[in-house]
Amino acid sequence: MRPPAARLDVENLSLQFGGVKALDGIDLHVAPGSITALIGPNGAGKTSAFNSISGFYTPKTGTVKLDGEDITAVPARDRAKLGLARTFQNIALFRGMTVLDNIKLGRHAHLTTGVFDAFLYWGKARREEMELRAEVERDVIDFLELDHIRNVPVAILPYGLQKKVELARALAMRPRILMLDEPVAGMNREETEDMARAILDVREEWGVTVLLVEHDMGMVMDISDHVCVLNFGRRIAAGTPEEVRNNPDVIKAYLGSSGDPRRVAEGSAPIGEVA
Ligand SMILES: Nc1ncnc2c1ncn2[C@@H]1O[C@H](COP(=O)(O)OP(=O)(O)OP(=O)(O)O)[C@@H](O)[C@H]1O
Repeated sequence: MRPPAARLDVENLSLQFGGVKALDGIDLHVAPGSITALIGPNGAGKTSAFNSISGFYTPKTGTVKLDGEDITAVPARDRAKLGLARTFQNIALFRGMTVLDNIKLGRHAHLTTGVFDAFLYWGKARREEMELRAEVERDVIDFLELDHIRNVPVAILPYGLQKKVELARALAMRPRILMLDEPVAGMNREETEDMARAILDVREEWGVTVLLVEHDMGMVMDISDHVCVLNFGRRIAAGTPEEVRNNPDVIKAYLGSSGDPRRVAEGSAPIGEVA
């Protein structure tokens, strides 16, 4: 049975690198089952927020709550066990390993038998391994249509498929919240559309809450229910895609970011100028 989607509440999050305030008291509320995007110009604090929420950075102030439970002090590894799975901006797969083996690594976060247990309880470990394999194969590989490449080493796959394998590995953790760090960065239009569809399908079929950081505004505006905008470590806007793209502060932030060429939709006007 799939775990229910979770709610995420971030309040007053601050993070400092020396004299740089990467985050300055941001709030972020992610409703269960929603697709929420965190956007902002370069250096706005998106990665800092992502790393603080997933436990890779320790914030200076603030709280991170998962379904109302304060997990601010919970280490990253244990947050994964609570159902918070993430992907990384730069693909973090084992390139020499097959697609299937990479995906299985995600599922291992939930195995109850460790290395020593495996020696003592060989039968249990083996049974768990077999159940795991069947479950992963059935659910994740079929769902994301990766069957034809399951035994292929990741290194020889095109970039778009590697990103999809990363998504599959995060899904194999059976997350309640899926955090995607620039899921379509570096992709061509076709790969981007494929990934956007996959994210929508994941939310629809698995009922997972999705939080993503992304620079591709067309994709963000197409698939998000809620958008939160950061600039210089502060939250400058939050709302529906429509509200956000018509927000004067957001338009100013994007236009002011050294001629930032990002577009709301392919070949269209900068943020704020789309009807
Ligand atoms: N490890 C670090 N050491 C020092 N300063 C950092 C570090 N990481 C981020 N910063 C600074 O913190 C601020 C926020 O950076 P962050 O990477 O979170 O922004 P971002 O919105 O993710 O940017 P991008 O879109 O370019 O990835 C920036 O001023 C950045 O230079």
